Amino acid sequence: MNINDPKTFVDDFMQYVKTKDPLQYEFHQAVEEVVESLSDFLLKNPRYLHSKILERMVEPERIIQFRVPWADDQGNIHINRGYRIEMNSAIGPYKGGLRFHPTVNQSILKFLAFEQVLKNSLTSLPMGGGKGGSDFDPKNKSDSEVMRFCQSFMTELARHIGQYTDVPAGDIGVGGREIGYLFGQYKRLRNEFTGVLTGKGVEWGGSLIRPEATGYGTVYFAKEMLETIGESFENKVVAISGSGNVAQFAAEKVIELGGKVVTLSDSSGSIYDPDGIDRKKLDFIMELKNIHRGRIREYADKFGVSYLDKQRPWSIKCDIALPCATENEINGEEAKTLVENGCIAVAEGANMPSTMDAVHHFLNSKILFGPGKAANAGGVAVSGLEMTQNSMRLAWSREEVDNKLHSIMKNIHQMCVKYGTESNGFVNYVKGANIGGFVKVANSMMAQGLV
Ligand SMILES: NC(=O)C1=CN([C@@H]2O[C@H](COP(=O)(O)OP(=O)(O)OC[C@H]3O[C@@H](n4cnc5c(N)ncnc54)[C@H](OP(=O)(O)O)[C@@H]3O)[C@@H](O)[C@H]2O)C=CC1
Ligand SMILES: O=C(O)CCC(=O)C(=O)O
Repeated sequence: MNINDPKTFVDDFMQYVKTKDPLQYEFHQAVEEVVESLSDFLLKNPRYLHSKILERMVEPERIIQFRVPWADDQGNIHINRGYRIEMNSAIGPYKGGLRFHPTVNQSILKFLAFEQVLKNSLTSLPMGGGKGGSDFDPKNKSDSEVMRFCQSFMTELARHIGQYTDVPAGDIGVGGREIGYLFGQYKRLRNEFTGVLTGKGVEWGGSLIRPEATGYGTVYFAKEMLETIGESFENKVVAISGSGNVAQFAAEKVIELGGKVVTLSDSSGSIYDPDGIDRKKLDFIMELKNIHRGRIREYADKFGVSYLDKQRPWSIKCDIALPCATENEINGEEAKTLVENGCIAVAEGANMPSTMDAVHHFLNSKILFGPGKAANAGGVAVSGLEMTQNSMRLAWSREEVDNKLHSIMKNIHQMCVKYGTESNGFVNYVKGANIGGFVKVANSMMAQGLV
């Protein structure tokens, strides 16, 4: 590997990663973004190169893959595939969500686990990185089908996790309902009540503010970025994608800060409400999505606004964009449209929602761009606070947790500024987040020997 020239170094390293796992495109994308922004730093700090820290970091410590058999309400048998990627435990137990979605495969989970390692490091809490899930689709399943699936999934997963080993949580398709069924089965198998999962209900060990944390945290991070240019959310037009956990609470916080949320979406299409989604309309969405598990189109029918069938919301003119649905949901063309329409800030609530082309376009346009591993770290940060509360056997108030979340997001922002400020004063938050997250993990790996 050429360690003298940054560009050759990135090409050589990516060749190494691609040769090992040629079809894992999402994983390649996540690694490339990190290596691209770390290359200068690594060449100036060759001890990390000599210890092959990066080569070790892209190799999961362990991958667990298993069969998940379950029966539907008619008695038909289904077989899904379950996974847990235990990526890196240098700074704490593996920590990261479970995703239930038909697209789940090893490449997607490895990209998410790799991002999680750096994200968790940025929170400053003692958490390693992991991710898991299944290609099971909870959509259009009854509660009892979801419960039977979760019980079967946990029957195998239980032997690999634990409060000091690996602490999963939710992600796409895994919310409070699923965490409840998973926790119930773990407790039954192990006969112990511990903080083995986060995102639990507040009556049985969960933390206040955990449901809100990712969305709120994304907005807190965006607020910090805006302040660097003397701006705020007040009277800003905000486009949000998704309408799940992250999108709902990002919208709630934007409304609270005086912004106007004009879009939300799901995998079928987007709604555009030029008058803005107010508190009452957001309550309708929360009930529609969290209780009736309906489609975003029903919002357009109810409030008589436009529905953009099979379209993402990025053609809508906005000041601030918060992608909160899924990976690669903003491509280069859409990034161009956003910038041409006057968008001044993008903060990623989702994991890797911008393609490489989109990231390059945002950075070259010099708008404020907060990458997911920094901007959406509030969710896992409050999961870390849930673990702390579980260990102490007590529960903090809503205000206490929210204040801690706010200050963690401010610290992450400062860390990005510290490592990402370029000679012309521009803050490259991608570079800042990647270097800031890397240093602590890399130093801990060096201290712990060749493991
Ligand atoms: N929950 C958390 O604490 C954290 C989540 N994240 C990330 O935030 C993002 C959203 O997660 P979360 O809100 O928890 O998940 P939810 O399952 O609650 O919501 C996901 C939302 O995204 C939409 N969506 C999913 N897949 C696609 C797709 N392929 N195309 C378009 N829309 C899609 C869903 O629509 P539909 O219902 O039609 O599928 C839904 O509106 C993910 O990237 C996740 O990894 C990051 C940090 C923490
Ligand atoms: O709270 C957690 O542990 C998981 C959060 C998560 O999956 C993420 O940050 O992407």
